[in-house]
Amino acid sequence: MEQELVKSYLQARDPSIMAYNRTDIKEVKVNLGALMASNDTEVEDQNESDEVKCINVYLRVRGDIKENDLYEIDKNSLVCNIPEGSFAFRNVKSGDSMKRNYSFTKIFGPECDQQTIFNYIIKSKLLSFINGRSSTIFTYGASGSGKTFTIVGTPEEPGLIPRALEYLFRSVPKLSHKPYVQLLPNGSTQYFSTNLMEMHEQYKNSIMNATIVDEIRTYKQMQERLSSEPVAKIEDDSYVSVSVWVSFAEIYNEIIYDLLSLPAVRNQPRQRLALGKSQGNTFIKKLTYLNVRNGLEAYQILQYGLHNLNYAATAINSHSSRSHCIFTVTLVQTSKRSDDVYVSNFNFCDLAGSERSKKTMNFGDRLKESNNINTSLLVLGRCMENIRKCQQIKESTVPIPFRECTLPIPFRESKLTQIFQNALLGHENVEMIVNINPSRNMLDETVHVLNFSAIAKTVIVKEELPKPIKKVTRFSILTKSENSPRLKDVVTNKLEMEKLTNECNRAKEEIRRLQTLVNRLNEELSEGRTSDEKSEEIKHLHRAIDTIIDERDNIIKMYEKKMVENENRISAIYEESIARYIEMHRKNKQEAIQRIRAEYEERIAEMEIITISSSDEEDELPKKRNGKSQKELEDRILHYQNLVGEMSDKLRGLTKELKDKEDLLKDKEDLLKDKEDLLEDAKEHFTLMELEIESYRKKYNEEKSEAVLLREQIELLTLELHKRSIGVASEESSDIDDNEFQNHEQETNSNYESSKAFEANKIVSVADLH
Ligand SMILES: Nc1ncnc2c1ncn2[C@@H]1O[C@H](COP(=O)(O)OP(=O)(O)OP(=O)(O)O)[C@@H](O)[C@H]1O
Repeated sequence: MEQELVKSYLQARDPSIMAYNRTDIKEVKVNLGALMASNDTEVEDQNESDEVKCINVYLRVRGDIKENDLYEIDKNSLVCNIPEGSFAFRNVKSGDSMKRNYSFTKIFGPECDQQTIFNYIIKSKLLSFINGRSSTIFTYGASGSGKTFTIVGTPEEPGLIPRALEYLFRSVPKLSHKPYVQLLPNGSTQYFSTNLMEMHEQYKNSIMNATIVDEIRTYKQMQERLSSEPVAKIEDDSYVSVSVWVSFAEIYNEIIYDLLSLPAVRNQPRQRLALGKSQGNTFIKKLTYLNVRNGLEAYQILQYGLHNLNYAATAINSHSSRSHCIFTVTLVQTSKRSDDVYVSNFNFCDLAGSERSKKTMNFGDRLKESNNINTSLLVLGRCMENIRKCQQIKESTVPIPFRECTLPIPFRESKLTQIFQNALLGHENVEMIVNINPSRNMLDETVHVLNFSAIAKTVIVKEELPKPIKKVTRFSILTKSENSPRLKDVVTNKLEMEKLTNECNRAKEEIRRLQTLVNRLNEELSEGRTSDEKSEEIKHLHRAIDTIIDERDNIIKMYEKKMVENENRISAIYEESIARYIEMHRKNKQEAIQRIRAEYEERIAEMEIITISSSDEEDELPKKRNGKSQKELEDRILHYQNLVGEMSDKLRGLTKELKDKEDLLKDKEDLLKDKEDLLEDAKEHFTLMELEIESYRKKYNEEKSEAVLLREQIELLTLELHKRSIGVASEESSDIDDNEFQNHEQETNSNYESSKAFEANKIVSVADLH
């Protein structure tokens, strides 16, 4: 198709309808036609190179609209035929033909399906994400243009998020059942204790229980559909613990809400979340981050959040999302060797649709929403425009730090731009999918959207190499600063205890298996198998259960030993650290005081010597006065005056020095206070650990009683079996003596009684232990 490049001196307009009729744009006009046509070739962003890389902007044309006579697609360019009397181009005269040419990184025409888009845009970014790099995907477009369809999709045609989740979980190595660290909203991490994990799981379960069964079925069908698509498998590294976390936030009327808040909280006015700053990054304070172990969990959480979103019917879209929503998948990778933590985010940001109030026929609340949506999109456009201008002024080929921008960038004017400030400045990978609805009545909105995309495409980005963060809890600082091998022992012990728990769980599983066997045997017994076979099987079962019970006893003993060791170590470390700090502080203080005192005394002594010598000389004055000239006397007085001056200077110096030393002492005292706080924190941490140990102890006791019950059951079963086998035998052979039978029964009963007594003793002795 031949395309005509029309020179145009149109100002790139703000994408929003709010910008209509605004004539006060004073910047120098640029040749937008040239700017838009400048990138005809396909950008192979997949390869990393040193070349200047701009934001990848993709165009997707809504596929289910038949009416499509205004746009022509030629490779990566879209030619827009502007009809006469168009509102967006009011200067087009009757009879004139007007074409606009917009170029994109890639255009996905109406025939493109969800899989093609996912494969082209997301797949390579997911691999970078697994390598620790963050990405942000925006969908931008007018209301009803297919943004949500692209990003979330439908059960039949899953969008980018479900596909990305499924891909991620099929790619990453086996996820840790219990993450090593917990992700905090500011992007840092803390040690994920069992208590914290239990609270977290409770919260997550209440969210997942709220999902409809249909959604689970839908996901499974979708998973089946996606399972045929190939994925890149990441090699398993046993020294890296991997966990995946998701969050879902909504910006509605410039207020941030957590879409993963619990239903009980939802009935009250929703909690408004504030923004915070940490190490130059803006984050949403108190936003819920949930740990997910598979695609289904993540999908259920996504659906839960979508139910909480603000939707409303407008004249353009019967189910229009009235807010910007941000679904974030975070990958936390902890190196077990170095304690380094790598955190990467994949943000899916579905922007609310830009719209004209006149066309959407909004009023009241809808109009207010509409204004807020348009304002934030307008700010997004302005930020991008100024960032690009700054980059041009600096002739920069890399992102520039915010403080070096010479033009004001209005990040603070909207929550959306504040949150994505770092990404927009080019420090992270940013992709933008521009959605358009090709129908004629959407032309004005579409032209604004296309103009916006021309600005976005020029912002330079450079993916920065992932930097590890250290675990930043005060506890880990203490562990490091103390360099105490004993503290490390405690942590190692804790891991060992977890290993023991796993072994116990395995034993529990074995008991369950045996129980099933016992049940089966019981059934077979009633069906009438020979007594020999049955008793052989029961003996076998007995042996297996004895072994398991012995194993469990050993584990419990080992566990109890470790627990006692741990408790002793914790209290010893705590007391030792406190004593060490107090002693160190006392010694420092004493040394400092002694030093000051010595210096002070030395100076005083010096001054006394000077004073004595000067007063001696003064005593001799009258005697000598007669023989000396007036001049000599005056010199001497001057000399003494200088001496006194020097002495007062020295005194002043000493006083200052004393003050400095006092300040130093004060600083040291503050430092000590800090260390004491730190120890207090550690103490809290240890208390938590003690609580955990207590809960372990409870669990083991429960399991133990369960095993004893099971044993009793088996004993009963044996007894029953004996009874039956004897019954069968007496029927088969009539020469068995009645007395003999009674003796046998008595013997069996007494065996049973003694084994019961033995078990009872065992329980008592275990109870004594605690
Ligand atoms: N490529 C497509 N193929 C089939 N149907 C589509 C496509 N794109 C969008 N649709 C349908 O168009 C309707 C509107 O799409 P969607 O809700 O995704 O728009 P939106 O841009 O998110 O709108 P808003 O900003 O108002 O929320 C939906 O019913 C969706 O299923």
